[in-house]
Amino acid sequence: MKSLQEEIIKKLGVKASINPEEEIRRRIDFLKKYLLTHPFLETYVLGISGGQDSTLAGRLAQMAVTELREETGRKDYRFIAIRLPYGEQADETDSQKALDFIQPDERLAINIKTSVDSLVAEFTNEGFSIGDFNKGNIKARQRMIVQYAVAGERKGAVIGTDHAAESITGFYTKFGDGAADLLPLSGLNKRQGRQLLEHLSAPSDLYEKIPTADLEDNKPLVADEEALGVTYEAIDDYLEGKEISKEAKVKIEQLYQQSEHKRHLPITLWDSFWKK
Ligand SMILES: NC(=O)c1ccc[n+]([C@@H]2O[C@H](COP(=O)([O-])OP(=O)(O)OC[C@H]3O[C@@H](n4cnc5c(N)ncnc54)[C@H](O)[C@@H]3O)[C@@H](O)[C@H]2O)c1
Ligand SMILES: Nc1ncnc2c1ncn2[C@@H]1O[C@H](COP(=O)(O)O)[C@@H](O)[C@H]1O
Ligand SMILES: O=P(O)(O)OP(=O)(O)O
Ligand SMILES: [Mg+2]
Repeated sequence: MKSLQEEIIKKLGVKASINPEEEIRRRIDFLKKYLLTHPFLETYVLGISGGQDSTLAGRLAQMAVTELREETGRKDYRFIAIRLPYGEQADETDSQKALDFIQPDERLAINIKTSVDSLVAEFTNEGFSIGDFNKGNIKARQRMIVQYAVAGERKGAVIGTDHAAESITGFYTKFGDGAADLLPLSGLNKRQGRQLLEHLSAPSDLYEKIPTADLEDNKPLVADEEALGVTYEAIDDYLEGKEISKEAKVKIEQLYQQSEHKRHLPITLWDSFWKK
């Protein structure tokens, strides 16, 4: 019988080692093929935070539409990068650095603070309190609304930045940053994403930076690893089939099982994956 680790690696499609050039080509081709197969679609849309994952997914999307324009002569293939700060973002300089590296066809900036705060104020008026953690998930869902609004206006599809090292722990907001049309980083762990950025000559501080969801008002820039209680080093090793400490293994497998519902469409009467 397969171990849970083997089962997870297979399900998430992770390779123990990668050839960065091949992985970049495979992912660009995937993005190109999807647009070619769906002629109604002509743009890709993605929020750029200044973190590793959106820098990589954004650059791949831009490379895909640039190649498509050259190969088809269709000028309407475009990538739209969206800055989505909540008020003033502490690491805004990284976001600008990411945009400079991605060189998107079009840039938009929509500040989500007014809409998020007015929604939370409506709850307060009703005497219903929204905690800081839950407000963080509202921010992530507000970003999802903006990205889909842009896609709706521009014959677009929304790109998501979920990859194997996030998927395994369910470290994303359900229907927030977890909502997207295509996931070009699927199957990669965190260090493989770094390898791809290095191969693409991205500024090293963007892929060496500490990953953060940066969702809480009271704890800005809190590291994912602190919020998760396990390191990406351990998650990446686990996903590459390596042996890790018992403590980390137990934690990862617990997070995997708890977040099973996030890796499925809404549960119907006919689903059985959740039954023990
Ligand atoms: N500071 C930060 O870094 C920060 C802040 C906020 C959120 N986050 C991260 O974002 C992620 C989102 O948080 P979350 O997971 O608490 O919220 P979520 O909204 O993504 O998921 C929770 C929701 O999922 C549904 N749900 C829960 N268990 C279910 C089950 N067994 N079956 C079906 N549906 C179920 C419920 O609607 C629940 O409200 C987490 O990984 C969290 O750590 C990070
Ligand atoms: N501040 C942000 N601006 C634009 N887009 C953002 C911002 N914060 C998050 N995003 C998007 O959400 C995903 C997930 O972020 P995590 O750091 O993994 O929580 C990110 O890749 C952006 O596309
Ligand atoms: O999703 P991003 O771009 O914010 O990357 P990270 O998860 O490393 O913060
Ligand atoms: Mg981030």
